[in-house]
Amino acid sequence: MVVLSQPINLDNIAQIKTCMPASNIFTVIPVVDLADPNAKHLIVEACKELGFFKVINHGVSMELLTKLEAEAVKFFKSPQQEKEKSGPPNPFGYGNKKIGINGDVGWVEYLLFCTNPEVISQNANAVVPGISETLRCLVKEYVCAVRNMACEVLEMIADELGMGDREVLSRLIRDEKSDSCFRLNRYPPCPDQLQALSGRNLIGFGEHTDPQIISVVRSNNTSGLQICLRDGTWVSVPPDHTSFFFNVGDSLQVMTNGRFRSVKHRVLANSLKSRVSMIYFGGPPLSEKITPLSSVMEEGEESGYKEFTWSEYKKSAYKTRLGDYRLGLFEKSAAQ
Ligand SMILES: C=C1C[C@]23C[C@@]1(O)CC[C@H]2[C@@]12CC[C@H](O)[C@@](C)(C(=O)O1)[C@H]2[C@@H]3C(=O)O
Ligand SMILES: O=C(O)CCC(=O)C(=O)O
Ligand SMILES: [Fe+2]
Repeated sequence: MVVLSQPINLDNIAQIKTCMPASNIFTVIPVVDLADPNAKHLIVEACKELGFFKVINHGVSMELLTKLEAEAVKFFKSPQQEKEKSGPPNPFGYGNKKIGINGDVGWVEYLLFCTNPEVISQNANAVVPGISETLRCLVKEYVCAVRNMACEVLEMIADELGMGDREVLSRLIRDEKSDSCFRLNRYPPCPDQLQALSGRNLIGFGEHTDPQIISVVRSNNTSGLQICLRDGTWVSVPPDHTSFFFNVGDSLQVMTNGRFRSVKHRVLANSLKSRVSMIYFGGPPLSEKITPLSSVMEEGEESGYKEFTWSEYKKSAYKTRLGDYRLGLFEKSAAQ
């Protein structure tokens, strides 16, 4: 349970309430069957139009998903003082309501893990303390399975875009030095009184884009996740605990010179049920240059972005608030 350490402060609630009423229409989210021969075409179309799609027939064992979810719930149900022993997130570890270090808050508690074996072996800060060995092993197994699936999807993208080398994207997240991470989120049910006090939906996780290449989300059967369409409308993603949802991150938007869309998304608190989600963020090695791939560029086409490495982008991103437009600093202005 998330413990409110202080009496509820209405100013704080004002900060985390939604600014725009959410659309109740369940817009159709593209569904990709990984076994379908047309899958790569559908994936690329979805990355261009929405930056978001659902994957079925993925081959990841349902038993693994169920076990990891149960072990995560067990951790989140433990006493608050116990959970705090795994925090604060620095940036890895247990966090409660505070997201990042720049003042963002949400109706959420979470565990953030580094998934880079090299960093884990060299930096004690990258290992989350105070979690069970079972949870640690399940996270490792899950990340390995989901990374393989994400690589398959990135290889389909490379094929469809005619990149020649079909591993040009997947290699980045398979790399020993890949700066990827994994997050377990628990959004507690939001008490009716709190919902009523705020007058609108409380935010579980504020609107943002993910900075990495690709993110893979899996949740229990509780609604809350929303994506933002090109016209600014927010649409709810119908939950499906058997499937994975992929979203394009900022780095992939840059590597395709803006052909793919890094999708803005957020999570609204659910008044009745708690939502448990697990997200793998596939990122490149720190030294990797994030720049449009020559194979996607038309003759004479110029990059819309300044040159930067993932390390430079990450450093800059972590100085921003969730909702900030992080790529703005790296875009070439029209005059340049
Ligand atoms: C407010 C922040 C949290 C975040 C780092 C940041 O300064 C801006 C990006 C945020 C984000 C969003 C996607 C992932 O959940 C995350 C782990 C990431 O890489 O960028 C979070 C960061 C975080 O929670 O520390
Ligand atoms: O919990 C979710 O479904 C999504 C959370 C999210 O977008 C994130 O952690 O970056
Ligand atoms: Fe996200």
